[in-house]
Amino acid sequence: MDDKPGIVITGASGRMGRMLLETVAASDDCRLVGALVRPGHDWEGRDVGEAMGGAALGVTATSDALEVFAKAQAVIDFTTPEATVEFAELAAQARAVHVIGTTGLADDDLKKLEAAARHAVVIRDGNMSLGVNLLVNLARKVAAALGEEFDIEITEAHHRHKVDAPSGTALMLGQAAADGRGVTLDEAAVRGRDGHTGARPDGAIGFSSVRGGDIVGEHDVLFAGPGERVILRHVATDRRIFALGALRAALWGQDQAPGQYGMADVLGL
Ligand SMILES: NC(=O)C1=CN([C@@H]2O[C@H](COP(=O)(O)OP(=O)(O)OC[C@H]3O[C@@H](n4cnc5c(N)ncnc54)[C@H](OP(=O)(O)O)[C@@H]3O)[C@@H](O)[C@H]2O)C=CC1
Ligand SMILES: O=C(O)C1=N[C@H](C(=O)O)C[C@H](O)C1
Repeated sequence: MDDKPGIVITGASGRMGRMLLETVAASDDCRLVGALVRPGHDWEGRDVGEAMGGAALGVTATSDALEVFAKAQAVIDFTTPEATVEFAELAAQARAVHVIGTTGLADDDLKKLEAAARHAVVIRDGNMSLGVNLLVNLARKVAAALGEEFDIEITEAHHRHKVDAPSGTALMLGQAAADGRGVTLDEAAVRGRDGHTGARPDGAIGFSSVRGGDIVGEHDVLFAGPGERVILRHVATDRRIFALGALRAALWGQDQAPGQYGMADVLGL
């Protein structure tokens, strides 16, 4: 029996699912032990490597979450809020580390994850890349250092298929800026503007979203003050950065006690 952690990828045929299959299969630190798709998906019953048009990876796609999670030490999940909530309960039953990249979760969804984290390790973040997590720290520091005369605006751009806005990353950056300023994001956030909006409220943290083409993910935090502007920027050019971060989280999670964690914990930031 190989003692390297066995990893299951949910949403295996998705943009992140495919990247995760490749990343986990290529890693010497873990084993790819399962791939989950929806019932009736045309990958079901097929080797996932062949389904992606490449060499066989020795793992057959299944729609039986309960059965496949039982083989896993970690489940890496980039799907939808509905699916993630369902998988959280099943991963906790299997005592598998649940790494969640899914964004757009509502407060009710987060409560369900909290319940799962009483029994298992849950690691969730809106962005698994090292660069964005560093930028989050910078945003907090810059917001704390610059006074209220610097208006904060967060702009994000993503591919045309993205369904949630603002992005999970934009919300992480907004939260960090709010923390740096010592304010509550819910109270400061201004999401989207249209029509006669009136002047910008003092202390607002604005969000705007661009959707188009195949943009992987771009985020700017603008601090616009009198006579100068500071802009913090992250540009993702390859989804592999998210997959590598998620794999790092899955391995790190093996030694942790049940509870909720984020990428700052994983990366020691
Ligand atoms: N935290 C991070 O670093 C990152 C987060 N993300 C987030 O990850 C999520 C996925 O993104 P992306 O890969 O682009 O999206 P995709 O739509 O390409 O992939 C999602 C996959 O999940 C599958 N899925 C949904 N519900 C189920 C279910 N009940 N059972 C099995 N499979 C299911 C979908 O299958 P089907 O097509 O059959 O519906 C699809 O294959 C988004 O929330 C995105 O914001 C993305 C990149 C980085
Ligand atoms: O949907 C995506 O693609 C991405 N989603 C995450 C987000 O919502 O911030 C992370 C990354 O930007 C790509």
